[in-house]
Amino acid sequence: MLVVGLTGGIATGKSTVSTLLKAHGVPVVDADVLAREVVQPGTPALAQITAHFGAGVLQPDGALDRAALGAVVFADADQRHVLNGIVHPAVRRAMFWAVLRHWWRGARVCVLDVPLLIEGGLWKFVAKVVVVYCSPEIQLQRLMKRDGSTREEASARLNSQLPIAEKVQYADIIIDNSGTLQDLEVQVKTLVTKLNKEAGWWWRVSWLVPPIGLVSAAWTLGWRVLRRSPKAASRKRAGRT
Ligand SMILES: CC(C)(COP(=O)(O)OP(=O)(O)OC[C@H]1O[C@@H](n2cnc3c(N)ncnc32)[C@H](O)[C@@H]1O)[C@@H](O)C(=O)NCCC(=O)NCCS
Ligand SMILES: Nc1ncnc2c1ncn2[C@@H]1O[C@H](COP(=O)(O)OP(=O)(O)OP(=O)(O)O)[C@@H](O)[C@H]1O
Repeated sequence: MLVVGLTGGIATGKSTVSTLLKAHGVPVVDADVLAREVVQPGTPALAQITAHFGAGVLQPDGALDRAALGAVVFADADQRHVLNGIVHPAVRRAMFWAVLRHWWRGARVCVLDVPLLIEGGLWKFVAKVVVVYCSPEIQLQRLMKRDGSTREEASARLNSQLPIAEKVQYADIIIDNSGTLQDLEVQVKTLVTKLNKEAGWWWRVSWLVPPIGLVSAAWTLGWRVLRRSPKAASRKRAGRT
């Protein structure tokens, strides 16, 4: 299975690309979705968040008040570092099992949609890095429009990640999302064809790995059983005496 890392800056269009990829039948593991799941009420991560940031980041029903916590961590790098230390290990564990499930179902390609793919070092562990790009100004405009945030709030979020100009330096493939959604659809269709083609040979070979592993394990076990069987032992003793 070809594991591909998808990243970009905030509001460059990662989620839009992920939606298009899924529409083409490509499984996507979305780190943002997992980051929401691991802080649901009753989770260890939410307990740690509450212990550190206080009950002020909780809604009356006990769920995380994302806007309240976001206001704290996007204004303070140290506090964001603490939050990342709580949430990211849980997200990585969940991501591992999600990828394993897709591999077990025989997926040829699996895309990891991870906003902090570069910052968190995960880019070293994927076969391909795809960066969704648009200019910082377009990024800012789209974020303000989508979230209804002020320019200051949107800038604070943008500044919490590597500049998009730096992220593209890690890219094997760049999706330029400066144009229309129709332009984006064409680029994603081309990307899907490219990834499926590249995964083709590897997907066939990778399926040999489990049978080879099983055969070698069975051979080893069988040999051990044969060697210790009474018949084999008596033959061995006869040969020795
Ligand atoms: C602070 C939180 C509660 C704000 O939630 P909110 O719903 O307002 O934003 P959301 O989670 O949708 O994130 C929107 C975008 O902000 C960016 N972002 C989120 N967290 C971070 C972070 N710690 N550092 C840099 N960028 C971040 C990502 O690009 C993300 O796609 C939330 O972002 C969070 O829990 N962040 C910590 C976990 C994390 O790092 N998530 C990123 C993916 S692993
Ligand atoms: N080509 C485009 N033209 C116009 N609007 C777009 C385009 N691509 C994405 N958008 C819009 O820009 C906003 C940000 O896109 P999206 O949510 O996919 O970005 P993202 O990188 O996933 O953001 P985040 O990092 O916050 O998860 C959304 O409202 C989306 O509908």
